[in-house]
Amino acid sequence: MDARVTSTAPGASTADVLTVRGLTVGFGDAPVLENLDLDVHAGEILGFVGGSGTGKTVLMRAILGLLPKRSGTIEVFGTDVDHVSDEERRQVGQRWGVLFQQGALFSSLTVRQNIQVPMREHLRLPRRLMDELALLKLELTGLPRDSADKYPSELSGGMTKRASLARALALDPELVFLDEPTSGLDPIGAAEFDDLIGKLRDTLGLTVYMITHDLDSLYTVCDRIAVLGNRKVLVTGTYGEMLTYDHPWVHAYFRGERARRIES
Ligand SMILES: Nc1ncnc2c1ncn2[C@@H]1O[C@H](COP(=O)(O)OP(=O)(O)OP(=O)(O)O)[C@@H](O)[C@H]1O
Repeated sequence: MDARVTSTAPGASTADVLTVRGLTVGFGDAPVLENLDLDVHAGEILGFVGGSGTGKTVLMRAILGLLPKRSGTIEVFGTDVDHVSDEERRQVGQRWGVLFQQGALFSSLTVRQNIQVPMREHLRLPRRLMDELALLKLELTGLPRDSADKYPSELSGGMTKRASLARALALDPELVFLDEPTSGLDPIGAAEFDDLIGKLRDTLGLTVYMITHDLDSLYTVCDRIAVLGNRKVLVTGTYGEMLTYDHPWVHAYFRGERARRIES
């Protein structure tokens, strides 16, 4: 396969935009995540992997404040989100964008209206300006202008992902969360989406937190990988570092037959 070399984020600093310490989240007796620590560095693309059901989405939702935690701290942009006013938390939320699994576009709204949902929620802008901004976001994500008036049901899988990404970028976020952005795309569509993520990171200076099962994405576009297992972040490091980490799941995932095909 095309071995695009994993780049280090241009101008990336070592500052962390997200710091999680001692996080425990659960629904019943046994927690899904327990005493979990994680750092996400400014300007990096962090790929998050782990077996099915290990809690990758639960972690993302807890960070976003959509799920309660039992203990631990979450700092975003240096702000402990538990110890701020509602207004300050709203301001933090304005600095991130989210692409949920399956896109989660509102089916009764056009693509333009979907992109404008966060704008309406957080900003007071004249309609014409919002329309112009929506077109700008469409262009950024490589969608044609005429897709603005389409409904989600009229979009292909790849277009749905791009429209969802355009909505995630609506407020010019510094940090974007992507939950399995390439799932359901064919390999060419997935590679194009990876390229897009890399370009947006480079041009907009984004920090990207990406949950994925896609080895190609991890290999080609992620600066660092975090592996979730045993209710914690087991290991973080580059793709190369994953190859030497001694854990059965990590070994099977990164040294398995599929991984060997990617590296060859
Ligand atoms: N709202 C909820 N109530 C109860 N249990 C939940 C809830 N959300 C998630 N879980 C459970 O938490 C565990 C982790 O789920 P999660 O969706 O985070 O896994 P995942 O790692 O993202 O999996 P996949 O890779 O398959 O998407 C699962 O056992 C799931 O059933």
